[in-house]
Amino acid sequence: MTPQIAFHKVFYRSGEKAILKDLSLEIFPGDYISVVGPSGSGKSTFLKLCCHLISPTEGSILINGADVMKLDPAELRKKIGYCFQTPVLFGRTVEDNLSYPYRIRNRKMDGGRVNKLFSLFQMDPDYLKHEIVNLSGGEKQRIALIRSLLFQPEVLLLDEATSALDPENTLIVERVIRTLNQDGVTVLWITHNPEQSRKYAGRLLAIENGEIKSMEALK
Ligand SMILES: Nc1ncnc2c1ncn2[C@@H]1O[C@H](COP(=O)(O)OP(=O)(O)OP(=O)(O)O)[C@@H](O)[C@H]1O
Repeated sequence: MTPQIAFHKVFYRSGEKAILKDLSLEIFPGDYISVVGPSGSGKSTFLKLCCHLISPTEGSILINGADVMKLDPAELRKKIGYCFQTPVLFGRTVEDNLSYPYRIRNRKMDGGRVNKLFSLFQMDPDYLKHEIVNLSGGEKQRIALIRSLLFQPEVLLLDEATSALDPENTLIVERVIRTLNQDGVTVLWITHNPEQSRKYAGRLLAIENGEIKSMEALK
């Protein structure tokens, strides 16, 4: 099987500093990988490379066998959803944020899809009218998650996606992500929570000092 994402001897440097060193690994469709490691070890940088928000300074990254450097960024964005550690929401309302991805594709917001996602996360569709300035950190995280799922990505990259959520909403999000994974979505999830990292994941990737420390099979 062709890996969905393959890293071959990837380095990422900023000036003199090597932030990621000699990463080689393969991720297959339907994988669920928890990414763990100390603060500053390079986990977010790894996810940013996976969706080509940044380019490797050495080595190659292949997506479904094609060099990421040659892929159309717009096509890649459709395939790979990414939720940042600190949700980036813009405009005035939640609707501004959820209609924008449609607007840039010259499409009308798909109300059915949006409502389905609200219901998955057990949120009231009335949230569409809420103002961003009034949202809690946890609400912002869930809106950012919903936005990353609008176009049914093949791969979902989550950077501490439940860090601002209470235990109840953390469980809801964990279950939604597990269901998506069972439906075939590949999940890479950075978490500092040891219990969460082992709950549903099939593999545990530990990054330390910019290097792969281990890749442990959990199932
Ligand atoms: N573009 C950049 N230029 C310079 N340094 C950078 C750049 N990007 C990341 N770094 C540094 O590289 C290191 C790894 O950062 P990264 O955000 O990937 O770590 P992390 O493991 O996700 O950390 P955390 O768990 O705290 O979120 C940090 O020391 C960070 O300051």
